[in-house]
Amino acid sequence: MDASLPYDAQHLRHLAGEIITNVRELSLAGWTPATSSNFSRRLDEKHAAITVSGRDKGRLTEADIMVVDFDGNAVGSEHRPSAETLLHTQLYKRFPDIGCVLHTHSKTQTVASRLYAPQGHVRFDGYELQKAFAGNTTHEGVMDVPVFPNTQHMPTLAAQVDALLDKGPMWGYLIDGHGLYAWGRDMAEARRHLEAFEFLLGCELELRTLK
Ligand SMILES: CSCCC(=O)C(=O)COP(=O)(O)O
Ligand SMILES: [Zn+2]
Repeated sequence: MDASLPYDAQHLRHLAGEIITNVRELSLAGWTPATSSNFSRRLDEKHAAITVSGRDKGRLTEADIMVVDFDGNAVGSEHRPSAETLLHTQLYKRFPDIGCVLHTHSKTQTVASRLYAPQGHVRFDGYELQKAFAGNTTHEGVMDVPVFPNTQHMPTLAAQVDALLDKGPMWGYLIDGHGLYAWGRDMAEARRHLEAFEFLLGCELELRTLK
């Protein structure tokens, strides 16, 4: 470990590699258009590795991943972290078990966010794939995915998310006209949650067109 840095640089490189590989796949699926989306991993109990703002997420290199503290301040970098850094760090700060936060802008997520914003949530009910979410052991029961109004003022959005997190466990939310946030204990779990949200939102949209 480099004693001049407040974090383990080798661990950072490992996490950066993991982010790059996974995000390339998400980008190939069309979920990160036009430099949108942002991604992070918990580095330790005070720091996270996160994507630099404005970078093409389909072509990330190690230079596009930087370190922030849990107040969203850059650590050891002149770059600007994601404009939405606070939405990542609020989760790391509050929940020591959360190790990965993924934010994407797929068409399915964005269309669903627009359609369901007036009611404030999308309801999943009776899908086998609800078991993809950690802690769910059955398809029975309902799961409401919150939809928050979009804003460029991250403290406002973070406060709304925080208020809902008080009410019980959740694995993600939509932002109106914007996209989806999903998280998990590690990259594999966060990706599983992200993919389950994408699939179930797609089902709900398709059912609406068929009804
Ligand atoms: C062109 S996308 C607008 C910003 C956004 O919603 C996003 O996800 C990417 O922002 P970042 O600062 O993380 O690149
Ligand atoms: Zn975004």
